[in-house]
Amino acid sequence: METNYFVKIHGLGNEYIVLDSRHISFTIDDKAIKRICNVNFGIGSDGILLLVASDKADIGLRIYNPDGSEAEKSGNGLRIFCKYVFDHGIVDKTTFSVETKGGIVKAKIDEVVNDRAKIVTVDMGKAIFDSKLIPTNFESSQVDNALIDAGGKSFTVNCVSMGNPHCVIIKEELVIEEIKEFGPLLENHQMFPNRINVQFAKVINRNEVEVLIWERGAGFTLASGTSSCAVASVLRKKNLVDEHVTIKMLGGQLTIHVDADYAIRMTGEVREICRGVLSKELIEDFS
Ligand SMILES: N[C@@H](CCC[C@H](N)C(=O)O)C(=O)O
Repeated sequence: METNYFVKIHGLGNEYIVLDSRHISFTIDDKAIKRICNVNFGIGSDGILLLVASDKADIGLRIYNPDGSEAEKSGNGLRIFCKYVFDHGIVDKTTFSVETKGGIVKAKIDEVVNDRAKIVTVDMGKAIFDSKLIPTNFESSQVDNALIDAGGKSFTVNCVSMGNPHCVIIKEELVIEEIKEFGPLLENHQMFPNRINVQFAKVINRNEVEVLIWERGAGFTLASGTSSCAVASVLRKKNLVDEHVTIKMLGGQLTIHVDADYAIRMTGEVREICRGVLSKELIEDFS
């Protein structure tokens, strides 16, 4: 593999650049991440996925947001990463495990077209509702229909961790301008010590939910896998949906299965955009 080789892949318009730590000539730090993810001065991306070694799973993954912060988990990121390691022959099986900072997940390549993974399922682990573990600063043991104020407006929030923190707000109508205005205020709200990912969710029926997303460290995105799992688990807990839920986002849809014990399985498509080598000039600018 050529030094500084990258692949850009998207899951429902949620795009990531995948790099292999064994084949890069620079350190993945704040400056490098911000520059590579910048759409004008870099490649442009919703984040970076870095392949690392693991002694606990078949392969390891570090996930970085475009603001330079590190995320514990990413649902689209995981499916994208699984496509990358499968398509490049880094794993030679269709079922394997991936270690993330948010836990070890099991992945399955469900559909392969022309030797490339197209549909991937990931066992995302159990949704965590313990307010301290998410983490939040709420005194109650769970954050269920809690009221918070942001920017002079009151929001009814439900919090859950999928390895990374989420705040689900159930809405009658979804307004893109509203999540763009209040998403950053909720993300950085004092009740969320590690910041938070924000979802506005509109229940269509017991098997379909429409969702808008504001991601921690990335902002407004077209789709998010862990957000989809968070919405499905919160709505299942409220008995507003069945165990199989289709989460419809601006970039496409994911199928989420919520077990009785809130173990979550997520299935969806992943597509490669381009591959290439990071230019020496780009690397000089951040090293
Ligand atoms: N796009 C992701 C979530 C990425 C991480 C998130 N921004 C965080 O900081 O927790 C997904 O598909 O889950």
